[in-house]
Amino acid sequence: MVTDTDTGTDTTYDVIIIGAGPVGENVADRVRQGGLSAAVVERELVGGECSYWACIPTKALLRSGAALRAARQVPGAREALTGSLDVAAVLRRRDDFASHWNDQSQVSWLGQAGVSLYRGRGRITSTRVVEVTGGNGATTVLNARHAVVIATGSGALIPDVAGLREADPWTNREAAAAAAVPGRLAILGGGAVASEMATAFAELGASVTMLVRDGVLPRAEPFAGDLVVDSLRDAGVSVRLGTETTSVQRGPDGTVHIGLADGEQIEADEILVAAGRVPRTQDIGLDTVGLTPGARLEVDDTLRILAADGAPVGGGWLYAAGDVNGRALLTHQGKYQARAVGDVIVARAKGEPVQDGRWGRHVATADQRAVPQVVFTDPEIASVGLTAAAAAAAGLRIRVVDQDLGAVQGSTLHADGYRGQARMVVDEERQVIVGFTLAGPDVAELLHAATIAVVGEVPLDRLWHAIPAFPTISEVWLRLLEAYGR
Ligand SMILES: Cc1cc2nc3c(=O)[nH]c(=O)nc-3n(C[C@H](O)[C@H](O)[C@H](O)COP(=O)(O)OP(=O)(O)OC[C@H]3O[C@@H](n4cnc5c(N)ncnc54)[C@H](O)[C@@H]3O)c2cc1C
Ligand SMILES: NC(=O)c1ccc[n+]([C@@H]2O[C@H](COP(=O)([O-])OP(=O)(O)OC[C@H]3O[C@@H](n4cnc5c(N)ncnc54)[C@H](O)[C@@H]3O)[C@@H](O)[C@H]2O)c1
Repeated sequence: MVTDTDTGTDTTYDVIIIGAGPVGENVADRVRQGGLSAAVVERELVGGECSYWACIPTKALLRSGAALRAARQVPGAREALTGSLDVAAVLRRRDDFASHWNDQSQVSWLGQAGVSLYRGRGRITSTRVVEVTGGNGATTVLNARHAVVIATGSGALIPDVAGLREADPWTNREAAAAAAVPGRLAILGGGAVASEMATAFAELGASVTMLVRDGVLPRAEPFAGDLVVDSLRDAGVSVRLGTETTSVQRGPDGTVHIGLADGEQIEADEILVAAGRVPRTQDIGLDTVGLTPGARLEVDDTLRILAADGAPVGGGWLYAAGDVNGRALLTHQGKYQARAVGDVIVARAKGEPVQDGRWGRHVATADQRAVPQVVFTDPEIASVGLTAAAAAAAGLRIRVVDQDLGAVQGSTLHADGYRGQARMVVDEERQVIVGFTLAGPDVAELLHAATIAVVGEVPLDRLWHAIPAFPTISEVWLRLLEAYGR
């Protein structure tokens, strides 16, 4: 059922979810599968940031360049190339993947799942009550029998740099949905968004300058950022490391003037802000339940929101899943939380046992130390679990094993001049892998084996019996185990 808000309607559901991004949609689906009724409230497009302005369109922007690079690295295929990227075709393919910013197919999916959709802004007004304000200002009051789930996601953080906000900067939204490629693009930040968008826009023909204060991919293993910086520079990107941006101003002709701490001035046609995210909790009625608007929502492992005293808010009817709780800002991790939260709400509603022990059905244990991520730069950076630095900081007695990925026979066949690196971080006490990073062309699909090893806590002496096929890049596993020693 799709419902535009209308005045005076008073409607009751078992569960109400605010936000129909990938996380909200999946909570609703899970709750329905458990036999409860569910309504979602969405103020923009069903599918959220990921479908229209983040994961999907950005990966579509990156894919054509990656395919071209791959062909260039294989003699025989290289000779078949007759030109450079067709920018218009790349943008058209991106438009298709973003469903032309129309959410009809996702709305139909919700309908098939038996979930009611209310279009408008959702706001908690009291215990288990959500008010929806539609585009025409009309309101509908929704009552939840069991739970309300906040899945409102995150928005771009605009740092406090003089003039930046007034200069009308690009965020991920304008970059992901760009109708044309700017001649000169400055990018503020060095994380995943900055690195991926520098890769994409350089490939699409922009002259890109990255203004990086805290390092490129600073939370990854150091070799990952180093390899990405090298390849961005090879692609013509100006990567300015250790750079503090102090002022931004857009001139009357549209040119953006950027001031740096060392006094240098840079000009660009657009500036993309890629400096992290803020939770969308400003105007969702947190004050009505004793929480602070704008704050990140602290949750327990079953995703119930916790009050300042550490107890679940209001006895436990209010949950938060996905970006809004800040545990792991990734779609797959948010959807994992959605499955846990949907199932635990059903269990609690039916009085069934809650499995909230480590790795239980109703908890998001993997959020803590087993989060997989692929950054689609050149080279791709695929990682899971802890870096060596994070593992050491957590007090683990570790051994780090490194392997040149380019020396593996599968890699040499895959591409001439294959350049990459792999690292395995072993917890010496338990003889299990707690972190794994691969940096190299086309390593994304190799990651899941490492995720299984980390989550399954597979002992190293058993991993010896997991033989990678010859001649694949996966043989890096054998090389790492050999280096570790039996
Ligand atoms: C450029 C970029 C690229 C990314 N690429 C990847 C990637 O490749 N892989 C990956 O795993 N992750 C990626 N991410 C992260 C990913 O986009 C997020 O983790 C994911 O979108 C979080 O999903 P969510 O449902 O929690 O929030 P969102 O996707 O933000 O959805 C929240 C929804 O809630 C709605 N909403 C908010 N407030 C209200 C309200 N008051 N009332 C009603 N509705 C409301 C919003 O309109 C939105 O539709 C990327 C992020 C960015 C910025
Ligand atoms: N492929 C993927 O999985 C993917 C791709 C893009 C984004 N994401 C997710 O989306 C989230 C947001 O990504 P992001 O890159 O915006 O955030 P981020 O937190 O990963 O990186 C932001 C960077 O900006 C820097 N920064 C902050 N303020 C600054 C300032 N004033 N000047 C200069 N630098 C500043 C920070 O030090 C940080 O390194 C991340 O959690 C990321 O995991 C995932």
